[in-house]
Amino acid sequence: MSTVNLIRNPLTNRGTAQTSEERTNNKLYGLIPTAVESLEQQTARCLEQVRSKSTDLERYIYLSNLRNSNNTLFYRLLMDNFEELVPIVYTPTVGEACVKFSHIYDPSSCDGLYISIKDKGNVRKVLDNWPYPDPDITVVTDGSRILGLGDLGINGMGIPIGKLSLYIGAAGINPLRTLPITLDLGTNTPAHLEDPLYIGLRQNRPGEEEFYEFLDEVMDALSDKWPNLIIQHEDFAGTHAFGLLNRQRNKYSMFNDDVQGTGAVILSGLINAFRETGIPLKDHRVLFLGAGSAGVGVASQIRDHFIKAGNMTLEEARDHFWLVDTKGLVTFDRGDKLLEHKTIFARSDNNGQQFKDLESTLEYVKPTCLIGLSTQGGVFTPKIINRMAELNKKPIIFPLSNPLKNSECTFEAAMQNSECRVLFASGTMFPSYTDPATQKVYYPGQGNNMYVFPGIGLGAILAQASSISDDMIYTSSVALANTLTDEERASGLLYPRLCRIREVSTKIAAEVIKEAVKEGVAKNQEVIALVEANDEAKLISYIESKQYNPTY
Ligand SMILES: O=C([O-])CC(=O)C(=O)O
Ligand SMILES: [Mg+2]
Repeated sequence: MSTVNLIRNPLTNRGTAQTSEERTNNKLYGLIPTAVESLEQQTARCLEQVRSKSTDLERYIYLSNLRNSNNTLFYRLLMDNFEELVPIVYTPTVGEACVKFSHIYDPSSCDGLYISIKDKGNVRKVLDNWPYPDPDITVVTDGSRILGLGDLGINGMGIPIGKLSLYIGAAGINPLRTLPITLDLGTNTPAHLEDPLYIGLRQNRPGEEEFYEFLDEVMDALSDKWPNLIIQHEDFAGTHAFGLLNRQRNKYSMFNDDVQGTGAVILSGLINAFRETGIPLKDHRVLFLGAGSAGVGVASQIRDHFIKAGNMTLEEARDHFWLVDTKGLVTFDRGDKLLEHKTIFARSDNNGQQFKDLESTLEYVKPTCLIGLSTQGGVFTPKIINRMAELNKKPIIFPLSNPLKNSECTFEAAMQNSECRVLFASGTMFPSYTDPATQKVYYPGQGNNMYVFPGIGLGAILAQASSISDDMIYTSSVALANTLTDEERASGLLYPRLCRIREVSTKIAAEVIKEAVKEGVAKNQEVIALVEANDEAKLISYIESKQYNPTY
């Protein structure tokens, strides 16, 4: 076999960085242009090429091809230009890439596993085909709820790939030890089923029983083949996301990024916002618009913070929350049969009064904090924002619905109607806002799970955690909040700057490891000894020594 495979294989390819000696020894002399370049020179060329493209989708395609031709170069470029390139390899451009995945698919790529429902009964055999070393972590999706884009079927593969690129860039997981998986259970979206270029199964999704049987088989096969594998569930449709989490979380080392990761990031932003208001936790009143499973999931994570940090009982903590759905304030006596998850926060202290909408509930509750998970674009009207700003010196407003058209308000609207006093984080990425009066530029917080999942996964891998507990997730949230520097705080930020993501992920990993050891779920003896020695600096250097750095 010709040694040309050295430059065809993305794991070994160095292109023009091969020395002339290597070129001669490997019979590659003459196959590469004359100049011998450094990784930095190669990176500069790639950056110029990325920037020369006219659309973000073209940039995405270029970067995917680069990843598939030279891993080191791709990850060096990503790490050195994280803030510029994350919106391309990750949200929002990855969403567009998923929608068009079957059209932009590169037939030479081989960077993940596709496991179809037709493989039911034989999943283990598919896993046995994975040609790379044993993975440390996998991100698994079934493509059923990709971002806010709905059921994309097999086209969802862009998400596990994008999330794992962040694991590698942000947390320093070795790319050779990451495994993107898309489960192809068909799709219920006619546009994909009818698309002549669609590359997945052309059938509708199976019923509940078959779904859970298949998912149990997949999880059993993964943990049987790779006992230390950390499994991240991503972009499963709501009820399945919660259903799988409840069913599988104690049995496997798994977490759901959309439920737990997103919740942890929102809580982290709130912890910093609460600090910024100067109001003690016991005096905060949190009003939620949206009482679906996502709203209740996030509210529960915040409630647990009130219990832990505010020394409250479950009942005391719960009393700081009011949930509004399409019928108004959720109360026990409003006359409709509440779905079970809504009863967790239903109020019983309303003395028979009912509040039919957000505006009247706002007057009744006088919240310090308003959170939207309603998917109703624009419902945080200028009037609502104004009222929050009248009630609070620093109103906390988090419109968390995605994508843009579903966002409860924009950053601009929140700033304009609060005299720029709002403490803001959103689900959608908004541009900065310049106050016309002072020319001061303000930056919105984005409550994206990318701030925590790389650190949670890295911590769980290094601890060899046998499961991922609520407290490990909670710890990641507090750790993220604590990484905010004085300078970032003074600039009005609720989350650290992305250029510090490596350092942030390392700190989160350290706290996750400590919690795993404390709870007895860590299996890595070396890490257990380090935590028991109580030497923070040694733990951090241990983590750093395990991190991947793209160099030749
Ligand atoms: O991927 C993202 O940007 C955040 C996320 O998990 C989702 O929206 O499903
Ligand atoms: Mg997601």
